[in-house]
Amino acid sequence: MNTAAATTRELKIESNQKDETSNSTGQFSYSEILRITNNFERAVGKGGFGTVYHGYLGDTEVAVKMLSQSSVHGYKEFQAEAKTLMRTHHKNLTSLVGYCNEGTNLGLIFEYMGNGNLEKILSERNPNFLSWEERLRIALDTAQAKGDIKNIVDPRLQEDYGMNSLWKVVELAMACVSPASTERPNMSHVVMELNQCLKMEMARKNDRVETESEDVVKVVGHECKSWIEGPRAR
Ligand SMILES: Nc1ncnc2c1ncn2[C@@H]1O[C@H](COP(=O)(O)OP(=O)(O)OP(=O)(O)O)[C@@H](O)[C@H]1O
Repeated sequence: MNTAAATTRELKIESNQKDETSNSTGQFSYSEILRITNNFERAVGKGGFGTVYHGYLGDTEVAVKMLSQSSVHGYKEFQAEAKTLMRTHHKNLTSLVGYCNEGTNLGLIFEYMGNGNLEKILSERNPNFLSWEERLRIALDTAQAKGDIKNIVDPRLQEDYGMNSLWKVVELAMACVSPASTERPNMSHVVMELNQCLKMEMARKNDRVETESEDVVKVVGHECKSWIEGPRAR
């Protein structure tokens, strides 16, 4: 991809956060990027787009991702990432603070994540840093923020079930494994939720008899009762 040629196109994104050092659209000049990063003094990482630098926007710590000429991704992907981030706001996703689009200098400015690289946090060197429940919850939250559960669901399930009922089951399952027993739903709530899921599926497929499915829920409910209500009873 010819990055220089591509830079003649406009990067039309709007910033979700204004700062006194930027204009109203969150666009920063290259000289402002130099000031923010203190002339790219401290690199904090390297990704497919290029190097990421630490910086300060006023008193706020930021990470500045610069598109390098030798980037394995190109301008289009860089623009796509910017556009996605402008639309996506979630506590588990870094916020885009602004951007630079000046000549061949393309950069994105993010809020700074002080805890470092997620890959390292999830690696075997830090086996106890995040529990599996925390990891699953982050994966779910992130998928939810992007409105896309498909990336984290076994593809074999996706053919048989609707995304709405899948979400419901996943959220219910997460509630059922809450560490505190008081946060777990009681059995009647579980049965009610599962019933709704089945009704959603029946409405979707329109090929099952409602009473049969309610019977299934009763059997499942009976078998799960002691398992789920056990901790509450103790
Ligand atoms: N907002 C941030 N705050 C702190 N460090 C960051 C931030 N964004 C990136 N980094 C650091 O820079 C590294 C590279 O990040 P980057 O997002 O460019 O690459 P990636 O997501 O690993 O890969 P790709 O660019 O292919 O998507 C990260 O591993 C992390 O160490």
